[in-house]
This record gives sequence, structure tokens and C-alpha cells, in this order.
Amino acid sequence: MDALPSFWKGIVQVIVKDTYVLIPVILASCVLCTILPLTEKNLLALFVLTKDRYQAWCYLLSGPSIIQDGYDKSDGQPYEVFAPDSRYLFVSSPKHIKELDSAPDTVLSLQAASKQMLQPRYTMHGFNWFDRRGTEGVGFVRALRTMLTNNLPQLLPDLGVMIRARFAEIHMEHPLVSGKRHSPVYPMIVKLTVLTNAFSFFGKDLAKNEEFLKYALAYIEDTIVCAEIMRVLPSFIAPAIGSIIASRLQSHKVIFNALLPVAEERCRQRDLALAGQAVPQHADCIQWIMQTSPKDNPWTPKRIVHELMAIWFGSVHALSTTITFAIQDLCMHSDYVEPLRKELEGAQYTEFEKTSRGLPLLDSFIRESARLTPVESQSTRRCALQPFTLSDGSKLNVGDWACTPVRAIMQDPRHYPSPLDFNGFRFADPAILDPETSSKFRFPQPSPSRLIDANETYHVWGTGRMACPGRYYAAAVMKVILAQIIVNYDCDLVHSDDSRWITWRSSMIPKGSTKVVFIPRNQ
Ligand code: HEM
Repeated sequence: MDALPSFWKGIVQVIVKDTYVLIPVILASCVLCTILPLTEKNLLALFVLTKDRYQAWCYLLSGPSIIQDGYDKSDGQPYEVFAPDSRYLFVSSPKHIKELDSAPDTVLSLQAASKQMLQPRYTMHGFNWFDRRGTEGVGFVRALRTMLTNNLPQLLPDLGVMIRARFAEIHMEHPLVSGKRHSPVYPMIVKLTVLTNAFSFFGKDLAKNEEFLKYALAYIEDTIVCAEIMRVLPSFIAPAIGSIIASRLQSHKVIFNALLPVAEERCRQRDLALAGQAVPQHADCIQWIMQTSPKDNPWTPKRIVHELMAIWFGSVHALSTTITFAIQDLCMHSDYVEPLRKELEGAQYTEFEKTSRGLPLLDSFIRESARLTPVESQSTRRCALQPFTLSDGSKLNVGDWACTPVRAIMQDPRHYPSPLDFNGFRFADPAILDPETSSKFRFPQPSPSRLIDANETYHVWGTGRMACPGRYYAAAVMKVILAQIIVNYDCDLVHSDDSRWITWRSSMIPKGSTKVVFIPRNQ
């Protein structure tokens, strides 16, 4: 809640009050009592219904612990969890996960699950998002997975300079308390991520446009809150309320209107190029999304902007959350700072800027932080568009979701020895450290792995053929931002014992009130 702007805070506070949970349940019980004869069977059915609905609403506030509880009791078998708007079937065995991954997109759909989560009709300027993935092509995967990743060596040096300067500016805005600046770390990192992504996706002109950046940030917050309101409303009233909220939200209109003329100009240049004329070259997401749209039915400027808005949301939220938790881990585990600095101050960083790969110690540190505090406890979401049955007989009805309990799997001692201990170099090869340094740390995994690896026991990026195509970019940006902090500042949490996050559904969101003291090293 701390992470939300004040207008939305009020609304969310009202929604999550216990009364809101109980009133519909009590009213439904009263109605049923009056229309059904009070037999023992009916009373039992009523009790079960009331309990199930109560538990479904509890999921909103206690999702991660409900998912963990189900995992602990399931012994590797699929188990169900109810939310107010969905039934989730959690699967964790490699065999069942493979079955999800192999199901056709017309049966189990990531796109339909994302549509339910983000409510693009109301939050993305009326985006008519198809349930079935690939209906209008999946060019965006190549745009992000290949073109954006290949462009990283051109981006990284500029990003480093820009992040360093902007971080210092934002830092100076924070109040001095007993001679030290107390920085609210989550809002600070969200601002930096917005700037970084705007530069990488849309180029330096839009990244310099303060008004655009302000609304690009507000758009993330508005989307989260508006989509949540839509999801908990009864379906008969949702379209009316949704239209009212959408008409009052400024951010999605401003973003749409800022991107539309750029997309129109790019489409005009595309047509000129097809007619054999010379046109300017561009290397940004607007261009790549346009280029990878279906050849036989190229996207209109409006369709390109809708796609960019969807990618924009996905790119800022998870990225800023993961970086924030990694900074907090850096504060709490300061023994890692020295070897990390050594890695970052040497030739390895120059090589990283040239290739976008490497920095294995920082890579492992971020992977370990995301393992213990993943932004999501639910991954690999697939909404059933048709009934589906797993090999053990577990059924998904139309509208149910299949998913994986990512946090529970990543904290399972069968996959991760000492699962609740933070071992920042857990995923690194001990041989890359000198023996004296390596003796100070533990390397409990049997073999090293990389931050971008998506495998059977690490679902932060999803799994299988739909694993996040933005993860190469995300990993590189996380390294640039953290490198700037590690090299230029000593950092410490102001109240290290306070809780650092809130949960909503299956998400863990850093508290906006958590403060970090960043002391410039050159002071
Ligand atoms: C730490 C940051 C990020 C995390 C944890 C993350 C996580 C995920 C996850 C869990 C999925 C679903 C995969 C599945 O269900 O199998 C996903 C999909 C996706 N992500 Fe990311 N992501 C991150 C950053 C990004 C960034 C920066 C971009 C854009 C540059 C991006 C673009 C996408 C897209 C477009 C999809 C949909 C893929 C498809 O439909 O095939 N993500 N991401």
C-alpha cells in the first residue's frame, strides 16, 4: 500500500477492509437461508460455501502463505487455491509443468491470463487484447528476445552514465536526518527504471521529456490499481465502473497520445522505404515492434502503441521490484560488497558493457535475491480456454488457471540446500574467486547457473517456450543499476528489523517507506 499514490490508497483501504470480505458472504448466506429448507445437508453445504468464499477473499491479503501451505501439503501433486475471481491449479512436478508447456495456445493461454490480470480494455486505452496468443503474431518475442538483446552493447555505456547522474540527483532530493540522507529506496528505483526503459525502448528524446516520464510512471500505478478493482467487482457491474475509471485515468491517454505520432511517422517511413526511398534508421522498440508485426497484415500505428503499452507495464514493475530487493539484500549482507566491487571495478565491467554478458558474482547475487524475495509467488500462468486434464486426472475448467508455485519451489530444500539462508554466491563457480575470499562464502548448489537461466526449479522468468523474452535486457539493466550503486556508494538500511514488503494476491511489493542511507564513497 505504501507503494501506491494517495488517491488509490484510499480506494484500496476501503476494498480490503474485513467488512468488504465478510458482507457479501453474510448476505449470500442470508439469501440462501431464506430460499433453502434448513436441513442438515443444506447447512453443511452452506458452511462449506461460506468457508470457501472466505478463504478465496483471504487470498488477496495472504496469497504467498496460502500457496506455500498448499505446496507443503501437496507432496508434489497438483493442488487448488481459490481467489475471488479464479480457481488456480498449482503444479510443481517437471512432468506436469511440461504438460502445461505442451498444451496448445488455444487450450491454455498465457495471453488470456495476462488479460485478466491487466484488464487492458480499461487500463490500456481500450486495447482489444485477444485471448489466444499469436492471433496477431508473436513478433514482440523476437523484438525483445533478439533485437533488444542484440542492441544492448550500444545501450549499456550510455545507460551507466545516465543512471549514475540521475541517481545522484534523486539522492540529493532526500531529507537529511542527523547528517545522512534517508532515501525511500523503492520509489527511487521505480523512477530510475522508468528512465532507463524509456531511454532503451523509445530513444533519448522521449527519455528527456519530463512530462512523459511522469505519466509513464503513473501509468504503472494506475494499471495495477484499476485492474485490481475490475477483478474484484462482480462481472455484471464491472464494465460500467470500468468505463468510468478508464475515462478518469489520465496516464494511459497521455502515453498513448505521446507514442501515437511517433508510431505514425515510423509507419510512414516504412511505406516510403518499401517504395524505394531513403529513410532514417532507428534502433528502438517502436521500430522493432513495427518490423516484427505480421508481413501479410502489418500493424496500424494504434496497434503498435497498444503493444508498446503492454510491454511497458511488464518491463517496469517486475524489474524495479527485483532491483529494490537486491539493494536491500546488499545492505543486509555487506560482506558481499568487497568481492562485488572488485569484480565491477576491473576489466570485467568493460567486457560486460561490450557483450552484455558476464559479471558472474553480481549475476549470482541478484539470482539469489530473486530466489528468496521473488516479486511473484505464482508463475507460468495459463488460463484454460477449453477444458484440460493433466495426466494425474486433475481438471481445469474453462476460466481456471494453471500455474506454478515459484516461491515455494525455490525455497524447497530438495532443490536448494539451506533454502532460507541468503548465499549471495550460491549460483557462482567458486573457482572464480581467490581461495582466501572463496573460503568466506558458501556455495551450496551442486553446479553454477546464470541469472537468465529458466529451468525446472527456477521459475522467476516463467518456464518453457514462453519464458520471459525480456530477461536478457532485464538482467543487464539490473547489473548496470546495481553496479553504479555498489561502486559509488556504501549503503545501509535505516530500520533493518522492519518488514520490507506487503503482499497482494501472489505478489510481494516493496514498501515505499523502507529507507536506505546511501553514503557517496568519494565523501
Ligand atoms: C525482473 C524482471 C522481469 C521478470 C521477473 C519477468 C518475468 C516474466 C514472467 C514470469 C513471464 C511469464 C512467462 C511464462 O508464463 O512462462 C514473463 C513474460 C513476458 N515478459 Fe517478462 N519479466 C521481467 C522483465 C521483463 C522486461 C524488462 C520485459 C521487456 C523488455 C519483459 C517482457 C515480457 C513479455 C513480452 C512477456 C510475454 C511473453 C510471451 O507472451 O511469450 N519482461 N516475464
